[in-house]
Amino acid sequence: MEDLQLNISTTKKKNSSSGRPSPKTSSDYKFLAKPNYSGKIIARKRPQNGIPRKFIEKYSEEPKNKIAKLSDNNVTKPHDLQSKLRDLSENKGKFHGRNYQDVTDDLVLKQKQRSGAWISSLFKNNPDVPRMGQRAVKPVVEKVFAGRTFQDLNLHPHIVSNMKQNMNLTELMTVQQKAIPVILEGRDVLIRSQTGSGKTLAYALPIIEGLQAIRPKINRHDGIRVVVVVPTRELAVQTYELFEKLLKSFIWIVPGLLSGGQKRKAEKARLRKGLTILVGTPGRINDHLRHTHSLNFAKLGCLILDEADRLLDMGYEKDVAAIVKAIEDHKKAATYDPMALVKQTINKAPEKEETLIEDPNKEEMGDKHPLTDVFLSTERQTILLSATLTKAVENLAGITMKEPVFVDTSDGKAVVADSLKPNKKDEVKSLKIAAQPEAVSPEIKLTKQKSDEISNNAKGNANTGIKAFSGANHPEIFGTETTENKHKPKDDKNDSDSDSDYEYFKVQKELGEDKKNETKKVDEKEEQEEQPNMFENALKTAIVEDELVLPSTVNQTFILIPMKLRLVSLCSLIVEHCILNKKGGKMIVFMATLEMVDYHSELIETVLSGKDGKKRKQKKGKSDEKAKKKKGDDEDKDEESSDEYEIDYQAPAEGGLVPMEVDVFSLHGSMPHEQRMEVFKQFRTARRGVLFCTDVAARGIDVPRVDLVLQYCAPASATDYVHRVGRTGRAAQVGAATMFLLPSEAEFVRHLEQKRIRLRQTDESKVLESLRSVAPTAHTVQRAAIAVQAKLENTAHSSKDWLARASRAYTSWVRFYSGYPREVRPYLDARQLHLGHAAKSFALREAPGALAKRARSDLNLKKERPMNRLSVKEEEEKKRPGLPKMKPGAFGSKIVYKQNSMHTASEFDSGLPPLDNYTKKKKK
Ligand SMILES: Nc1ncnc2c1ncn2[C@@H]1O[C@H](COP(=O)(O)OP(=O)(O)OP(=O)(O)O)[C@@H](O)[C@H]1O
Repeated sequence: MEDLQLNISTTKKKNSSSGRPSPKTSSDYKFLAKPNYSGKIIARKRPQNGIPRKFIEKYSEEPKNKIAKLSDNNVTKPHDLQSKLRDLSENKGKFHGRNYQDVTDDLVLKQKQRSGAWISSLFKNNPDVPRMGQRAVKPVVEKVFAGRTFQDLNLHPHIVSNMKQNMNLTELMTVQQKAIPVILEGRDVLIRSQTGSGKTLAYALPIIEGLQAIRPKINRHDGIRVVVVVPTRELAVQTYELFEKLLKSFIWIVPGLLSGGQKRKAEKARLRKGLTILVGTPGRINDHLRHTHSLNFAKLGCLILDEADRLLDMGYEKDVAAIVKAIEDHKKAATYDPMALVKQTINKAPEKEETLIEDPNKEEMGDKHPLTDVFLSTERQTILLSATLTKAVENLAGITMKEPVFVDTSDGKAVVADSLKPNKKDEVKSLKIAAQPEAVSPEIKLTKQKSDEISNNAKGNANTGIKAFSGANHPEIFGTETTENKHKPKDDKNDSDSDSDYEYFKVQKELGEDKKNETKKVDEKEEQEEQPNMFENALKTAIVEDELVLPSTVNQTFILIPMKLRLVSLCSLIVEHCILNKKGGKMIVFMATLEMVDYHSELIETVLSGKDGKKRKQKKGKSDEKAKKKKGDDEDKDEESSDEYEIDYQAPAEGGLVPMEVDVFSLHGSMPHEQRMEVFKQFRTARRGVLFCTDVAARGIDVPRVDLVLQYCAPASATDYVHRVGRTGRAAQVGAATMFLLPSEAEFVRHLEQKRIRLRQTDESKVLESLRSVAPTAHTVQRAAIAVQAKLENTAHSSKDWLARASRAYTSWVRFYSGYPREVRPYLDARQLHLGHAAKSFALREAPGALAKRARSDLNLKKERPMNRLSVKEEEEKKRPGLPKMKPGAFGSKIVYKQNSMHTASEFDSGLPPLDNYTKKKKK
């Protein structure tokens, strides 16, 4: 192995005219081979506490007097700085206005200035990188497009033409083909299909179809008819914008947005004005339920929970439960009519008619969908959607849905499983008579276990009462409709000649007695044991098998990278993808905590393009404030022009590694709302660039042209992996997803393989290649990497502020790492971490002990317990009592609690657990 212990020195040329040092370029770095190299790899001992002993001695001479003066009881020797520092720290870290950390920071910064030739040991003492090989994993595949068009769905012509003209969409996606007819029937539906498969339109189109058909036309004052609950603000904005586009032809249907971060006052005003479709995040909707009288769900016909599994995670579950309860309460309150109740008990009218609100204009209505009936009734339709299902979703479905249908689009399963239960004897009987072999479309394959049962049912032999969703029910989709049966009543099966009629009745008569007995027996049996439910079975299979589906158009890889090389490898990928790629690449980098996102985005932007990322953001913040003031407080931010979102870039500063600007964006849950929305909008329209983010961007967001997803930190679950990867390869587009793993984390790949996710290992030695283009004087890739690392470290040690942010990011990551959920902890084990190497991957030169001390004295790290910021806080609850408080587990004890892991917290808050609180509780 080549000797990589190199002295890197920056040559400080003086600018002759200004006397300032000339701009540093990559060529300014000199690589000096170690003299008298003997061929051995020499591990140079790192200074303890990040302060070299020699330096301490030298430094302590300079401020000797100063420090000597600080200590009145001069017990220790004046030159013994270390013991003085200890004294300072023991003295609660404060001494004459300066604390221990201040003094240490000065030392570390001076040390950097002194060490113009810092010796980097990037390539020494790294663990071996194993070759993982690939197991025979057959990924689950889903067919994205259905081969049918929107016209086949019998939707309003304006919807179809709008889709074509404004969105350029004509062909149906599989999930849309399967789900839209079921939703139009007014049934409760649980939809599972892969990321980017068009689930949003799958529920948005039938909803609009149902609403536009109501006569007389509804208006915004009639009350909210549809609520769409989504987990993040970005997804809320995106969904709202989609509704706005789709509703261009139906201006009497008004969509509205309630997402956190906006002014309550403006939102209240919007609610007072009236809305038909409300899109929002759970916390904010819940917040308005408590404080805004005009928000009423009495007329609600449809509740949609997008990313349902995420909505039931810790932090959201309470809010979702409160929304469901509010809907039920409002509806009950609106329909409470004592006289009607008396009449009901006297007349005992059929169930369905009871629920229908009398519509005086019924005759005016033309051809309307059953869904329109639902909108006009006191009933509620519930739609749950996600690319991944959990036990919690199953439980929620059990509690909030009636006779649901499960739509799963994965190949080999392609389930549309109905839950109509067999204990409804009337339905069972009618099904027995009506069931004919053609009733089940060959296109619909059912779950493996239940397929036999269904085929029996279809032949009329079985009396399970399970109504298979069939082509006969939706002839317009499945092409089973003939001109003959189109005009016949549905239960009229006798389209044969008189002979066959005779045969039919003869057989019926002969078998009459036997059949009666058989039916009796079966009915008795049914009473004894309830027949298995098709929906439940299909759903259970989907959850138990735990098969995760990813778009087949995404090339999934992983790279095993030793800890020390992670940061330079990240730089290299960004250079390769966003700078060297002539077409202009767009990538998303997922990180564990918001501190990491902020620090890495600023550091990499500063080092690569020479701009100070932090300053640029601050400047941007100020210009935003100005723009806001100009605009006034109370108005709709949604209508802001995109010009106001333009970043006012500074001229590239000195010493960037690349000759062009790199568009770096960052997104996490604790950013100011305006900035968050602005970043999201900008990244959506950008042609190239890199977005650093937490899992806040992992769900649902649809950013065009993202061609690479990098998971810099391993996800907290296989499900999170799926959603992160799902940000690329959307709508059958080609994409790439790669994941950085430490050699100690290699087995995580096996965990994913168990869920039928197939990844390929990429050669880690190739990852650094593109760094040669930013350090052209380096003769080897390793030398280029060392140069870039030196630059990163110098930047991170260029000021106290940088140093504080670096160590905060490092600490937040260490804490995050120890909080991985139990399921993945065997693969992502904090005990395997080399914290010294980890510090290097944050461009830090201090030893872990010194960083831990720094973390303890960092006030910014002592934040309150991380929580969903959107939730109503306990104190607030006391001050303004509203709806009855929902406790965790409000959907019943069945809900499985997730560990209060950092991965959930990281989206919303600092990403730091309240260590003190935990210890206190334990002690009690
Ligand atoms: N019929 C269609 N033909 C072509 N593109 C479509 C069609 N329907 C939707 N799309 C596009 O597919 C992309 C993904 O759609 P959408 O965001 O609804 O996916 P999703 O299934 O909700 O994904 P996720 O699970 O990540 O939330 C969008 O850009 C959308 O415009």
